[in-house]
Amino acid sequence: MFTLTDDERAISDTARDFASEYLAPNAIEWDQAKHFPVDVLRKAGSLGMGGIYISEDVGGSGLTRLDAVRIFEQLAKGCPSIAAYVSIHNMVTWMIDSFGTDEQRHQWVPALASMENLGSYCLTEPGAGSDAAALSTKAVRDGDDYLLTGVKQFISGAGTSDVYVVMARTGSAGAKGISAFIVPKGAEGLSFGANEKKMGWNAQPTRQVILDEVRVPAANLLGLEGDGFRIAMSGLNGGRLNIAACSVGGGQAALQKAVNHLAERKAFGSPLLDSQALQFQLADMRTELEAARTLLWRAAAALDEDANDKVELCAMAKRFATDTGFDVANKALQMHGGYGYLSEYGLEKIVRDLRVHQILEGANEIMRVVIARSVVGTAGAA
Ligand SMILES: CC(C)(COP(=O)(O)OP(=O)(O)OC[C@H]1O[C@@H](n2cnc3c(N)ncnc32)[C@H](O)[C@@H]1OP(=O)(O)O)[C@@H](O)C(=O)NCCC(=O)NCCSC(=O)C1=CCCCC1
Repeated sequence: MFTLTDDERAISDTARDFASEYLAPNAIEWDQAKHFPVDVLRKAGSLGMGGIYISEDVGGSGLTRLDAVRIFEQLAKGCPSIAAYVSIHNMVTWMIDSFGTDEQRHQWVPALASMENLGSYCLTEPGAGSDAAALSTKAVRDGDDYLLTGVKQFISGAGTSDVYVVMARTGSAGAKGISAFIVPKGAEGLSFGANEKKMGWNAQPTRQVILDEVRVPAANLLGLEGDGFRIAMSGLNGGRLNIAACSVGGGQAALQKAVNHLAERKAFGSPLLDSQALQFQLADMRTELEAARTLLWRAAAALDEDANDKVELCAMAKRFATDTGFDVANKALQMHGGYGYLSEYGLEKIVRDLRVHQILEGANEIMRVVIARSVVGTAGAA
């Protein structure tokens, strides 16, 4: 797991080169202009990054979760906001590839894998965030169709994306009454809220998705009625890992910026990098990032192997890596003094982008709920 093969190294290097050529030089400008660079996403798609762990028969790259987290770490070094959107897109594509019928897979996945079409994940609602199973968007059967009505909140890519996987209630209260639907952008009754003004993640739009009796054919039901919560949560296991990888990548980029700055900046007669107090902080930052990466790879391997403890490992990796990435980036900003507060140095953008990773795809408090359930479940064991 820790020694990469030549092929694994080449995959990671492709992502690194893409990030340094297409993302890093533009990241600050996209953040300030709130620009969603669809052309650059298509370029990522042409390199196989729209369907990283997607089956090859429908245009995916057929790689592993371990490959994926290495890719997302590299992408985030260039721009955490774009890397995170690519992660969400992969999550949506994987849900259709994994739970769709052969017909659905061939209809929807190839254009998503190439990123000719973009995808959005629609679970959260204004009144249902952490308690996702409390969602109230309804899907009512009407002949050969379903009519979907409700509001989805904080939806990345909304308004621009072509394909929306929407979780809606077809049955009783709770997780078992939820189903998943594929909703295309042009569907009648589908509209979008204003682009939210956010602290970070400004290189991707976040809007409400508003469904007013949106008619979709029953053929767009993903899995069976009642499978939707399990499908949504299964998608999130991988999403949580990818977001964790984006935090490690962002933290690593911030650490490198700090080292470079401290080497150049002189105070009290010598470069700041000579200060042992600062060196010790750098050592801790490096150690914590390495620990986060190691846990992340461990969790990715568990997901690849479909191991029994994959859910809690994904939660642990997400909790630890997103807290670590933010903490490292914040310390790197502090090491830049006043310059860290200026946009042109790129530090404050990394800090703003990484902050939300502690909140979304399951707030870190929810990750603790998931981990605690497995710890408590072992009571009485030797
Ligand atoms: C864990 C939780 C807090 C509580 O679940 P309950 O107790 O209601 O449900 P419970 O009894 O735990 O479970 C029901 C079924 O579901 C399966 N399953 C659960 N987790 C998972 C899992 N991780 N993997 C597979 N199956 C899972 C469970 O086994 C059960 O199935 P079964 O009945 O046994 O057949 C859950 O609600 C959660 O997690 N919230 C965070 C939501 C949350 O993470 N949003 C994020 C929204 S997306 C987002 O934030 C984005 C932001 C930016 C853009 C992208 C998206």
